Amino acid sequence: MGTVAVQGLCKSFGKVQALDGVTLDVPDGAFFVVLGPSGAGKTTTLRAIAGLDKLDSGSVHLDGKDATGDAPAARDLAMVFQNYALYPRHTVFENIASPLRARRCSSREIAAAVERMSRLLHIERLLQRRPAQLSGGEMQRVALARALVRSPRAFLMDEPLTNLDLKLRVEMRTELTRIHRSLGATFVYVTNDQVEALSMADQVAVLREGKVQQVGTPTEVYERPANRWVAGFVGSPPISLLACRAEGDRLVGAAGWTLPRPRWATAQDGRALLLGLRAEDLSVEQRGDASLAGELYGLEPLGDRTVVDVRVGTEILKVKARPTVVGTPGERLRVTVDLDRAHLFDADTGLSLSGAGR
Ligand SMILES: Nc1ncnc2c1ncn2[C@@H]1O[C@H](COP(=O)(O)OP(=O)(O)OP(=O)(O)O)[C@@H](O)[C@H]1O
Repeated sequence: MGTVAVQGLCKSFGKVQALDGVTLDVPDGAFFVVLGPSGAGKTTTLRAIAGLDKLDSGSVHLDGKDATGDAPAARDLAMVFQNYALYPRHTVFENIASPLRARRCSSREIAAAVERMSRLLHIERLLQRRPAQLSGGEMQRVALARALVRSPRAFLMDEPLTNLDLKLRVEMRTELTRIHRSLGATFVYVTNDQVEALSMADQVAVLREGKVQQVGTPTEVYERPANRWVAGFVGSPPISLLACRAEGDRLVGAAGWTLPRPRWATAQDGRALLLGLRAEDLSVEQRGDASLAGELYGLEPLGDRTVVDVRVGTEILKVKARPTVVGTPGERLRVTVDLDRAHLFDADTGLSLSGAGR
């Protein structure tokens, strides 16, 4: 068993309210990612689960038992940090073995466990080296092996891939997913990288200013963001948000455009709205009836695709286009909109108005 449940966590540091009523339910064996920008309270949440900081209020339950007052060592959790904190004088073997030595395991048990972990992380060749003789990615694997070598109730990981270059990060994302599957253990993983979150998680909790904005599968969080902030934080390039109102069977933009009102858009006439359009649901090719007139503002070639910035009134739409697209800034063009995939938010509350019928 490895369930982690936190309820109403509050923690302030002086005037800063780092956690403001955080409630999360992590099922046994989940790869649970806490996603949020810098300062959102992610590390503070992990430290609260680990018992490293005293809370102002709230509770932590591990495997259904109240562990709020338990000392960190009594919680049986393993924490992996951004900095690897390996013992520089020890070999890789000894580094990985250290948590087991502390538990007084036999030499035979230690050798078997280190062998298993080093095979899992593909570091068998490195066991006799010292940390100074390793690359950053290898050090990260050794640090992970050292955390994973024992079988705690759950693993708490604080942005463990941050220090790696992009290629290694991508590799390690796949590795971590594979390791999680083969161990079947509970991972609570903190990151500010939405690609990491979407690619690895079973469940994502999106955190902002100490408050949980939404919890769901990566698809739910991407396809049905609970509010405009989640819609803007998850997705690259970011979703475009256009100010508008519903009027009868039309959506009328503050910039003067009109679009047919989608069937699912049940907002009251006249209410201030934001129409959310993701780059992949827009096209600079003529495809359907729903389109917006604008002018080309800029092109961002990304290799496999080009992001076209189109100015509509004073607002910029980001459109995903083929890498071969060309154009000159100022050129007039039309952007085709897939309204069945659009999002609608209340401009005042920010909450999603895209009902289940979308
Ligand atoms: N020991 C501390 N003393 C004072 N303020 C703190 C302390 N720890 C955290 N904070 C503040 O609490 C807020 C949440 O911090 P936290 O480290 O949990 O954010 P985070 O989401 O993990 O950010 P990052 O991605 O940058 O690590 C921030 O405003 C931070 O400055």
